[in-house]
Formats: sequence, structure tokens, C-alpha cells
Amino acid sequence: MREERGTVIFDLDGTLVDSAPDLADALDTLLFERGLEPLGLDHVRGLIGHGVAELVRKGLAVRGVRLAEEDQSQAVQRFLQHYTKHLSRRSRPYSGVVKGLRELRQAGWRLVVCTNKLEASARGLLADLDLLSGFALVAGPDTFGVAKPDPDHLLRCLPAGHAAGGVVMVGDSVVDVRAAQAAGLPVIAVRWGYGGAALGESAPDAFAEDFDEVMALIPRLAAGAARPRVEDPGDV
Ligand SMILES: O=C(O)COP(=O)(O)O
Ligand SMILES: [Mg+2]
Repeated sequence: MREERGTVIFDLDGTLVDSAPDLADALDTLLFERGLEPLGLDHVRGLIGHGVAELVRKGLAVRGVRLAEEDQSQAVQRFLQHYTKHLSRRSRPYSGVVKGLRELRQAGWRLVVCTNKLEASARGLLADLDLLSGFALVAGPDTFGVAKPDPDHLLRCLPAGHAAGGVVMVGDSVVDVRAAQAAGLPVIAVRWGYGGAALGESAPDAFAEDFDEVMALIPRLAAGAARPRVEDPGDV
């Protein structure tokens, strides 16, 4: 087997897969059942990134509904019933992702997914899209009991005794950037996801406009990972 070159940790929703359409459909179905106006895709995009409980809480809050804890967890279960039926009806990998992941693996990178999506949903979605087998690990917030922005969520994805260098995080939200920075890992923020204005104000090591740019940045950032952070994050 080819010697491993290092680990690339990928966020899932908004980074590898445009999963917002199916998340929005499930959330809107939940709202409809409660007699509430649907939010629609554009609105739901901005609510993704903090896990399913937050998505449901925020979606209901937009419609003026605040639930007690027990009712909230029932609403989350109901959402998951809808969502797990249609994980991949409209969700698709972003342009360049399938080819890029294949090339990274061929070049010897160990690939993992670190997502605030529940592990079963993440695995189901990746399996439906024929991407699951390419990952050494899929870690949701329920996998190790920690969730981004907690840096441990990323650190638990690394092999024991990994070298300081050779690790890069790729994500679409400020949660990803914060987790990576707290873990001391270089981070690429992709601009095509759900990060919105907050992402633009975060200070990742680099921004990427498309997956080709991610591919070019990974070896550069991994090589520099053990060095002190650069002064100007835009000048990596
Ligand atoms: O489902 C979410 O809220 C976020 O998932 P992500 O961490 O893969 O972006
Ligand atoms: Mg994301």
C-alpha cells in the first residue's frame, strides 16, 4: 500500500455536497405539519452548519415558535424521519469533488469527513452518492461526543501519533475555521457553501473559489503546517 502523505479533513454539508435542498425539504415538511409557512431553500442555507438540533430550533424560531426541551427533541426526531427518507433526492457533490477526492486518494492522502451532521445521515448521504468508501473515517457530533467548533472533533479524526505537519482542514463555515484554528491546523475556507458573510470575516489560511483551488492549496498548506502561521492570511 502507498505510504500515507497526510490527512485531509473535510467538512461535508456545503463543502463536499450541496445538501441544502434535501435539508430544506425536510425542514419545510416539518413546518408544514405544524401549520407554519415553509422557509424555502435560500433561507435554510443560512441555517446549516451547527447540526440538526440547531437547524430545527432556528427554523422554528424564524416562524416564532420556541419549544420546551422535550418538544424540541421530538421535533428533531420528526425532522430526521423526513430527512433520512430523502438524504440524496436533490443533494449532489459540488463540481470537481468526485474527481478531486479520487486524485487525492491516488496521491496517498488519507481522507476523513468531520461533520456536524449526525454520523448515520452523513454515511447515508455519502453512500448514496458513491463517496463513502473513499473515506477512512466519518465523524459526526455523535461519533466521539464532540462537535465543531470544539477542536477535539477534528483532533479525534487524526491517527494516533500523527505528525504535526501533513494535516489540512477544508470547510465552508466559520465553525470549521474556528475548530481548525483551535486545533492548530491549517484551514481552507471554500466560498461555494453556506458560510455567508461570517465566513468572509473569518481568517482562514486560504479561501478557495473552486475545488481545483482546494487541490492546489492542500499540499502547500500541509507542507507549511508545522511552521508558524503566516502574517497575512490572504497571502498563503
Ligand atoms: O448539518 C449541519 O448543520 C452541518 O454539517 P457540516 O458540519 O457537514 O457542514
Ligand atoms: Mg459545512
